[in-house]
Amino acid sequence: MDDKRSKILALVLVVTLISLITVSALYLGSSWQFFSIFSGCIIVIFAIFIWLIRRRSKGAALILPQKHVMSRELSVPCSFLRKVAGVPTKFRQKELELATDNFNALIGRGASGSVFKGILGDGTCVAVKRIEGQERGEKEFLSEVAAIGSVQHINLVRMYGYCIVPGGPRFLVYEFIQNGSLDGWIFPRRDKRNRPAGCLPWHLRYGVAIDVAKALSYLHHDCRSRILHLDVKPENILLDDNYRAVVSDFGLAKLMGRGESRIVTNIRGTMGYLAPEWLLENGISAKSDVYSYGLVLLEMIGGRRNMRVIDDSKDRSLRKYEYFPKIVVEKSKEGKFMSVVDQRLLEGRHIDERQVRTLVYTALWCIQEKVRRRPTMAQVVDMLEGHMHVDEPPETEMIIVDLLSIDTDKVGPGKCRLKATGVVLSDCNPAASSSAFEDGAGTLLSGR
Ligand SMILES: Nc1ncnc2c1ncn2[C@@H]1O[C@H](COP(=O)(O)OP(=O)(O)OP(=O)(O)O)[C@@H](O)[C@H]1O
Repeated sequence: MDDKRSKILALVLVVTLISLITVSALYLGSSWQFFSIFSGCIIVIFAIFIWLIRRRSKGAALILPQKHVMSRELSVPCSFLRKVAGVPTKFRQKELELATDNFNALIGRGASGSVFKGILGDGTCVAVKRIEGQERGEKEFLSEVAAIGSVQHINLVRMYGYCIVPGGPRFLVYEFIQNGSLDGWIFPRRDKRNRPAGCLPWHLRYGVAIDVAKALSYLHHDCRSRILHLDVKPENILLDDNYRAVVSDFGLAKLMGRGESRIVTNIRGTMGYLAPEWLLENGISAKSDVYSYGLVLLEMIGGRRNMRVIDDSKDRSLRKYEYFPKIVVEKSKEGKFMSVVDQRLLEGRHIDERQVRTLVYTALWCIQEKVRRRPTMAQVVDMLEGHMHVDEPPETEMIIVDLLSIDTDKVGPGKCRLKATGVVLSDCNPAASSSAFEDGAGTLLSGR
């Protein structure tokens, strides 16, 4: 019996008993008889109430544990859904402030914001990216979070959630990746005590090359809508505790319909890793990621930035640069593959020259100017895993973006918009700064 029906029944009983008492009082007249009937009725009403209350509390006893279970189930879904289903959840700013100790532990800083280390209430270690620009609308931001948050691959960083503060900053919450970004492991660096920092051995570099190729291949070929990363560079490749690569920072990538072969979008990415079609052609495609990937491969092989200053003049326009991909082409034509390998690696373990050749050839295929000559990321995986023979790549013009001819129009801190359409050929003197250059000064492009 439900609550409503028992109430109605109780009411009917009370009304019936009151009627009985009234009728008895009228007919019997005597106060003694009236008193005994009245007390009897009160006892009956009281008994009925007790019976009803006991029934209700029995029901409640059955319902309460269910409610308790349900409320427990409702209190876990954030961490549960995050861990099991990988659904991005909405965080409150307070939660993130608590997790990051008020944004104290800064891990790194990019063009779009700063990244902080944090620990969530359930003990999960996270990296919280605070996006400082407000160029994108809330709807767009959320639809990208939903699309990116739903992709799952072992070599893609997991997005746990987001936070939007109306009129304030936006946050993306990622899983924390232990060993930081690849740049710290391939370029010679000194730690705080001036000791040489980590140097990733050859076999792990080869593993990283495959991991990144698999992650990009998944984004390009296996997601519902094709996802272009558009900012492939060592800073966006993180290494986990087993030195496996996890591609990050694709939360601001571009979605492309399955039927589309290229898209026109405002320029984004990082100077030094941009494919020439950003400036030369009408639109970009998944092959633009392939180009950037090829440049990262070369940096991994050589343990150096692709662009290096060789004559450091104070006047930027007089500075001379060395373009590593050009050196690699020359050396590979001579068959001297080992001469382009990071010297630090040659001092240690034996390195398989066939593997070096595979990596060099694959990289040179990826950086072909002609878009259609470049392999797809799925083919790159096959090349590196030995499922596909890698031929000697054809000559390529080594077009690189002439940064001098680019007119940058400042649109925000650390950001600029490209306007011009200049390119130069190989003996370049791209006298502008970029994080991809070994002279350090980092200018990032961001069309986000
Ligand atoms: N999930 C993460 N786990 C651990 N460290 C991270 C994580 N995400 C980012 N980092 C660190 O924070 C640094 C800055 O990250 P961020 O993505 O903001 O910078 P970026 O890629 O250099 O710049 P941009 O966003 O402009 O491309 C990275 O280089 C990396 O060292």
